[in-house]
Amino acid sequence: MSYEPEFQQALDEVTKALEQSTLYEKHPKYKKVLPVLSIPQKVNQFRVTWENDKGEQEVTVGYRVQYNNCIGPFKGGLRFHPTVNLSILKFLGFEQIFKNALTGTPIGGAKGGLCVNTKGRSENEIRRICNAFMRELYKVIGTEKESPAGDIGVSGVEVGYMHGEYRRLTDRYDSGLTGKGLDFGGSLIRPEATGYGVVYVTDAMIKHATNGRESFKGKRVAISGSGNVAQYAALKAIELGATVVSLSDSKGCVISEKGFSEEQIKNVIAGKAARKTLEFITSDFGFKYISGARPWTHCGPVDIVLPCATQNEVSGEEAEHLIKAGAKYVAEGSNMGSTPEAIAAFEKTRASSESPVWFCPPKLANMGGVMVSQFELAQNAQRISWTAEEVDSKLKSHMIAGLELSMKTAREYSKEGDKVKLPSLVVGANIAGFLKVANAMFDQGDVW
Ligand SMILES: NC(=O)c1ccc[n+]([C@@H]2O[C@H](COP(=O)([O-])OP(=O)(O)OC[C@H]3O[C@@H](n4cnc5c(N)ncnc54)[C@H](O)[C@@H]3O)[C@@H](O)[C@H]2O)c1
Repeated sequence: MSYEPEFQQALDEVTKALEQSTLYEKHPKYKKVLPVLSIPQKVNQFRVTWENDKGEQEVTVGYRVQYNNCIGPFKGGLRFHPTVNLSILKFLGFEQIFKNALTGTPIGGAKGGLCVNTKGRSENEIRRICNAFMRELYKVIGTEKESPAGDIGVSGVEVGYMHGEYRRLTDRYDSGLTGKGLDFGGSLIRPEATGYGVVYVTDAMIKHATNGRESFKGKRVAISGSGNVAQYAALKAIELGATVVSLSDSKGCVISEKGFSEEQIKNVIAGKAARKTLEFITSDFGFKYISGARPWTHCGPVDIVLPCATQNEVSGEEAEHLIKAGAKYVAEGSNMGSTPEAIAAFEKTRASSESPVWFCPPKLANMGGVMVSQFELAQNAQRISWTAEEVDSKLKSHMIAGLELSMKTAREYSKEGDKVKLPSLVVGANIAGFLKVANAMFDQGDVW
């Protein structure tokens, strides 16, 4: 399956985590599950055409990968990006199965998107693209069946247009889309949820590692990306007393030795909403923009690393560099942010080092987004709105619960015993998510 490299990478990570544990020795029946689970229940692939502002027809391919709905309706984001293809959406949908299971709520895994570059397009074109995409997507979604949300290139603006087109096409309100505007069924804290969740789980790791003596306060934090996840991770880290020293986009990175202020991050949010690049925004504040570079080898001494841009954005060499620069906690806001070599570099410190790196994989680290999407659906079902404090406190407690479950599961199934100070969260998060889905598949006759 090398023609689907991103999907293969995601599958390899889960396969390795299961094989390296005692799970198959203790319960051989689980060996039957991955060959079934690794094939999506259904892949929807369709033509999407619209008229651009010059009056020309444009055409591209849209997808919805409905991976597994054994524990609940399909749920997962939509990505609009020129790199979107089946391999990327299968990797994201596969990841989503385990992540959704880890939230402790009944949601299945899916992912979808459109191979399109939306940068530089007018608001009218964006609306036409969203409408055209929904003219096919509406056939497979709906609250009881399927519940899409945002991802790279899909913010509240796109979600609003798509929900509207669903409503016009069906005369119904049950698109299941989450990340909607607050006036029409959105949840408070949904835009912030993924970034805040990454920080909450990292804070919980710090407290575990230091017996509650330390927190984000006074820590130096390197962040990549400058989109939804990066922005709110940065704001929460600053609120908790940390210094955020980097941001980036697909063209380069910006470093601030003294740290960005809350106002500067808010300016990035406004600029991004107006579809400006990070380079333009940084020149307003006089920051140095390093073209074509990722932040990891430019950010200086750091305690915490939060990759929040895209897949495979930390290489093995960059991971080694970060470890030497003092990184103790890594939590992936982006899906598959670290390459296998980077994960190996972080993970090997657990055996050899006095102060191991806590590496939190994306299934656990960025599950706050889908968690609050689920809260949005719960509020919609009851036609009520929870307060920001209510949502935020539920988000925090679920992130901490996810970490506790992953640590407990890692200890239960690890072959490492007392040889390491810290259990592998990669093993723990993968097995905890896997077990829930696998048991549901046996119980419902998907595997026997
Ligand atoms: N939005 C969510 O709720 C959510 C939930 C879970 C996981 N994620 C993951 O978080 C990551 C970021 O998503 P987002 O919602 O913030 O998207 P976004 O579109 O708001 O931001 C994406 C950011 O990544 C940067 N980027 C894109 N391609 C890049 C590349 N090739 N190299 C470097 N930077 C690149 C963009 O410049 C931008 O800053 C993705 O991996 C996504 O799958 C998002």
